[in-house]
Amino acid sequence: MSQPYTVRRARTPDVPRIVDLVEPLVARRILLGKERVDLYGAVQEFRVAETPAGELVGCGALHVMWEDLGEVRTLAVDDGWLGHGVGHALLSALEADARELGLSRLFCLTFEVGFFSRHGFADMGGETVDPAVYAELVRSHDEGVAEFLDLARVKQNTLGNTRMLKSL
Ligand SMILES: CC(=O)SCCNC(=O)CCNC(=O)[C@H](O)C(C)(C)COP(=O)(O)OP(=O)(O)OC[C@H]1O[C@@H](n2cnc3c(N)ncnc32)[C@H](O)[C@@H]1OP(=O)(O)O
Repeated sequence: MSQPYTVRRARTPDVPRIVDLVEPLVARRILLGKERVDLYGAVQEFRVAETPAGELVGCGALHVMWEDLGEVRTLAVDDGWLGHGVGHALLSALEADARELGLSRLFCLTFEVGFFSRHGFADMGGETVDPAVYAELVRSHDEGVAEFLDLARVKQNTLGNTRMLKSL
């Protein structure tokens, strides 16, 4: 039997479907909302899971934050496809991308602590980075970097979420 889906790099025509996948989760405050213009700008960060019929059933992105550090972002699976390994396949592909880029640590901010724990992520508590790197990262305007640093200005995003880290 052929695979029910494959994971590939996203293309610009995928962006409207990525918006469809992500919007209900943004409405439930599970994922951070992104403007379409920012999704097009970040399209090279995305992987998507596609059925043989060409339906996109999941997406996820890898954002590089520092020399050794990246973040898993916007990991979302269609409700009808939950529990079929799509999330696992996407996360594995993003981890492979991270290794290829030379990263050794992956961050995520999530309510899905069980899923990420089973993939080797651990609660990082109040940990961030050494002061010299902190001083550089804090200059970023990126919300995800601010969440990684646990800055007060993004507390409304991080509330109830767990900051998790994995060594690759
Ligand atoms: C950084 C961020 O983006 S954080 C936000 C993460 N995303 C969200 O919270 C959005 C809402 N949640 C989701 O979209 C999904 O629940 C996800 C992405 C977290 C998981 O997606 P899924 O496709 O359901 O994951 P997957 O099927 O791989 O694993 C779920 C369970 O199904 C089981 N499963 C069933 N079939 C399979 C299979 N063929 N292969 C692997 N696992 C399978 C696994 O045991 C797994 O159990 P676990 O969660 O206890 O480890």
